[in-house]
Amino acid sequence: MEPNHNGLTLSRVGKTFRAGTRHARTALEDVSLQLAPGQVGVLLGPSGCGKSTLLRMVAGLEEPTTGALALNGQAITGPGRDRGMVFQSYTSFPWLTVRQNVAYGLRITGDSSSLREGAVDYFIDAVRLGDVADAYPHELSGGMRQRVAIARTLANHPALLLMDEPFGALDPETRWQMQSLLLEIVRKERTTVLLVSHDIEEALYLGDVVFFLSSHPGRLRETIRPGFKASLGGDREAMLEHPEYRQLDLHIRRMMSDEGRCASGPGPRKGAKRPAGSQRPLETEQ
Ligand SMILES: Nc1ncnc2c1ncn2[C@@H]1O[C@H](COP(=O)(O)OP(=O)(O)OP(=O)(O)O)[C@@H](O)[C@H]1O
Repeated sequence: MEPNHNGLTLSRVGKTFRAGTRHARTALEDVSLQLAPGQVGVLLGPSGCGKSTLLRMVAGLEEPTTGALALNGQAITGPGRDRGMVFQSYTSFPWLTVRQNVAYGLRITGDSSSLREGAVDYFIDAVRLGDVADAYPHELSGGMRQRVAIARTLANHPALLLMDEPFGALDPETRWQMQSLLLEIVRKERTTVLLVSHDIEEALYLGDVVFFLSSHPGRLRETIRPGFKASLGGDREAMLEHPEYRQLDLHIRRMMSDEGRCASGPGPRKGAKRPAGSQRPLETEQ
């Protein structure tokens, strides 16, 4: 894969926990991928395939055993302000109001107070929390608290927004609202996003590109670029009825169940065959 100085590049990344011991466990092997600026990438795959480990390496919280990661041409060697992370659990400060939570990150970056006030209001409005700006997190619903976390992270203008199952703890209705809102904001802000998901509908709704990982060890099995994104935008119902969506949904379900079988038998093979029944070739990078 040609190195790309824009966006996120992973080159032959591998991760072995407790390397060099007899308890060594290879979670990820030979993962190469690229995510262009302004795109939403989704890491999808069966449980334990290494999605969170990969995201943590991009965040700089975990070191790769092999290979290299770079963001906009800069090697990732640890955590940095160019990356913001939103977790599944709500990570707002309970002793600060919504407004103070969103302002917190900006205080650290030292923006001037007028710029800061403007940015805080802008992001509170973007996540539609204007009415509760002076409330404390315990007074808010789960979806609202997750919106505080997103606003706080976005207010720092990260080059890359990392999200580990950010809506996994929410009820379906709130999750759909949050997904639409996220799409709206990242399109407007042109934020690059890498998001971990278990959910095929979420992956295809949010992802400009979906990286499907196989398990034991995690490898990039397929890169899927849903072709309907450009024409449908954020129209979920139109997506659910779109023939390509249905085809991709079925294809991914088959890969998931194939991986489930692999997990209980010998490990998945490199270059494993496309599951029978997949109607047309899908764009792949491996
Ligand atoms: N700190 C660690 N020490 C040892 N093994 C680990 C560690 N973190 C993760 N692993 C192992 O690495 C593999 C990948 O874990 P990871 O959490 O990245 O998978 P995942 O795809 O995010 O799983 P899930 O979808 O269930 O959240 C698993 O086998 C896990 O047990």
